[in-house]
Amino acid sequence: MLNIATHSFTDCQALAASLAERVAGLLREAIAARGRAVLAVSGGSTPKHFFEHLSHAELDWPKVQVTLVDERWVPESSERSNARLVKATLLTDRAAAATFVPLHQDTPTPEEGLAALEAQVDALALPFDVVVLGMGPDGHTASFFPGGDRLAEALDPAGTARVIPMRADGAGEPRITFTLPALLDTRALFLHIEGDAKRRVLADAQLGLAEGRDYPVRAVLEQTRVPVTVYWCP
Ligand SMILES: O=C(O)[C@H](O)[C@@H](O)[C@H](O)[C@H](O)COP(=O)(O)O
Repeated sequence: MLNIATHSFTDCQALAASLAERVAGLLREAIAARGRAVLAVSGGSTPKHFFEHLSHAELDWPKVQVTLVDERWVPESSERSNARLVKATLLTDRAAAATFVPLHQDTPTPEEGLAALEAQVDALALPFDVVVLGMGPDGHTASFFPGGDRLAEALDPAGTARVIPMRADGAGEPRITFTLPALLDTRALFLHIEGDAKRRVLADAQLGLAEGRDYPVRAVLEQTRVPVTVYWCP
């Protein structure tokens, strides 16, 4: 039995506001219980409005660490940088007081930056309190791309690496990604998707109807470690 709950909205702004309220509530609970909170978010285009709503949330932001589930290996000056998006849309207003732990180094390749990145990740007070995933139309989530050169390693439930580089035809540039076991080490897991095409991909992935292709998001849907809450709007 898959442990998946879905919240569907007719209005994407309403989704963004509701998801931000839910995430802020969980971060507040974490701070009350443990004195700190750790949030991992996705990049891409979908989370922008969610980030804007969350940036206004009233909570003890200096006690919150924010990181990314994955990053594109581009400088922060690039429009493709997830760090750039997070800094511009989430870490503003009240949330500007949070600590950001980026997943990037100024090295030509992620492999060359990996040791330093692992040290950055060591600074996170893991487990995560909240992880918010997105999904691409090819069924990738985080940087778990179909055909990714290190996909099996990234999805290995027994794997011990927390972050690994990933390259794939559909990825654009090399990536760095938290692995699946690292992301599942969270108290709450959300999957935020928008549009009918993504809803169909998700439904196919749930049913295993990938027509010969594999949708890596399936690994998130089929795991039993942490319930998945899907937020969807058209
Ligand atoms: O860096 C990234 O690309 C993301 O973290 C990735 O996993 C994203 O969530 C999906 O690609 C969906 O992206 P869109 O929201 O742009 O469709």
